[in-house]
Amino acid sequence: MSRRQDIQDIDVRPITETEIPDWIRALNTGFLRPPAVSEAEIADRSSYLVPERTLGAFDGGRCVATFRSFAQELTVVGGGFVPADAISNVTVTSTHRRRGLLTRMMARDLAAAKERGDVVATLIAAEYLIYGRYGFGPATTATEWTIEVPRAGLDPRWAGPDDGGRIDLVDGEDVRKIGPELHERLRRVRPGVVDRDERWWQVSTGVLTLDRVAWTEPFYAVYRNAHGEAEGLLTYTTDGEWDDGKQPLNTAKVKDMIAVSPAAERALWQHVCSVDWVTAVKTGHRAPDDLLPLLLPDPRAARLTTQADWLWVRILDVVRALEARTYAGTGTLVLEVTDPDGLSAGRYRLDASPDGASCVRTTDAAELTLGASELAALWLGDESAVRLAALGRVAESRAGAATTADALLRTSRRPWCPDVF
Ligand SMILES: CC(=O)SCCNC(=O)CCNC(=O)[C@H](O)C(C)(C)COP(=O)(O)OP(=O)(O)OC[C@H]1O[C@@H](n2cnc3c(N)ncnc32)[C@H](O)[C@@H]1OP(=O)(O)O
Repeated sequence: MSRRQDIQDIDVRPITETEIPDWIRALNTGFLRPPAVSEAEIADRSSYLVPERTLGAFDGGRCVATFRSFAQELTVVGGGFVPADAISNVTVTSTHRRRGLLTRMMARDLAAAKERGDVVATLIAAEYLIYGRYGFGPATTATEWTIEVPRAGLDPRWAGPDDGGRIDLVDGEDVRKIGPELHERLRRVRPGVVDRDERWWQVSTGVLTLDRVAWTEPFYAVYRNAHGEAEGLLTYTTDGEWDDGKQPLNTAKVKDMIAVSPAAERALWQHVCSVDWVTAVKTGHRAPDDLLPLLLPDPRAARLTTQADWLWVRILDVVRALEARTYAGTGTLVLEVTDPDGLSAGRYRLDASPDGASCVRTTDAAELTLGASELAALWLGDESAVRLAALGRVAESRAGAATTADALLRTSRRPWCPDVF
């Protein structure tokens, strides 16, 4: 019997409540964390796991693979939300790898998501090569800079914003009041942002501490505009480093920075770069076109330390995905979407204009042929169809169709997903 046939005897199914501890052990094993399972972790995970969307694979009663999904809202271009099937906690124990268990769990979850009416599925990929085969494409990019503050050319006399706004340091309790509303405003404007629940704010302010994540109380800085309205929140820690010559060498690590106005964004970056003793700032994952490097008099002081794919999207409903977003230009494009899994395959005509868009199935001649994965990479505007055509990953049957796609789909600012899930 081949290993693939042999694996068919393994039961892939939603877990029961009593199986949660065994499922957590398998999850920790797959993520190379100590496989011990504490009562605190069982209580915490039990509080949010949705058993019917939490899959396990069981071999002789032992959990050997994990997978879960949950309801999420993803912001599209123009600020609308689409319902997403957010996938997380994907592991297959090393003894059972490469025998099709992930493929079985994924097929089951995506079919259920499509049936439920989710427009897309989303995930943050551990490795680039895993998810393209399931029709996911990289839809946002995460960028991190390390700023060498003394070289940035910032005015050392800076003492706060000069636009009538102000910056205050606040504590976690304030953040739990201000943060959710600010984030709600952010996700109404920024494509790629996903919703945050109350637990997110509890974990990020230390109300809920997790065994697997060391907690250090961070600094929280809030920017308020001239009318006293909060428009930005910056969360950072520092490491207390000094050199042998008694020179301060602290690195500030930004854990989260959300801003709903450019003034707030500029002021908060300036703030963290102006803290005495801080000589380096690690920015955390930002949009690739963040204001930051150009905000510095010497942008070269911001060294690029990470530039990688971040949020991956799998389009489940092409019509609703393309109609949910807005378009700055006017045009028509006939797309032939290939999808071996059959979830989104078909020919679609997109008629887009700044007044709205319609997308319908069509028998018109295809102008651009592309896979589900490529469509996902183009959908939020982060990737270029012309570039994918040059790579041979989309095919034009009308000369210039890729240029039309770029004119319609690309955006002046790039999408960004600040969260990991
Ligand atoms: C959203 C998230 O949670 S991201 C976290 C993902 N998890 C991890 O990275 C933890 C460590 N890795 C694992 O647990 C497993 O190796 C997984 C989950 C990545 C893959 O599970 P498997 O059951 O081995 O995958 P499965 O056998 O279904 O593989 C399907 C195909 O993907 C390929 N594949 C699977 N993982 C990888 C990988 N890491 N790199 C390249 N190819 C891969 C397989 O070779 C196979 O290809 P084929 O169909 O051409 O033969």
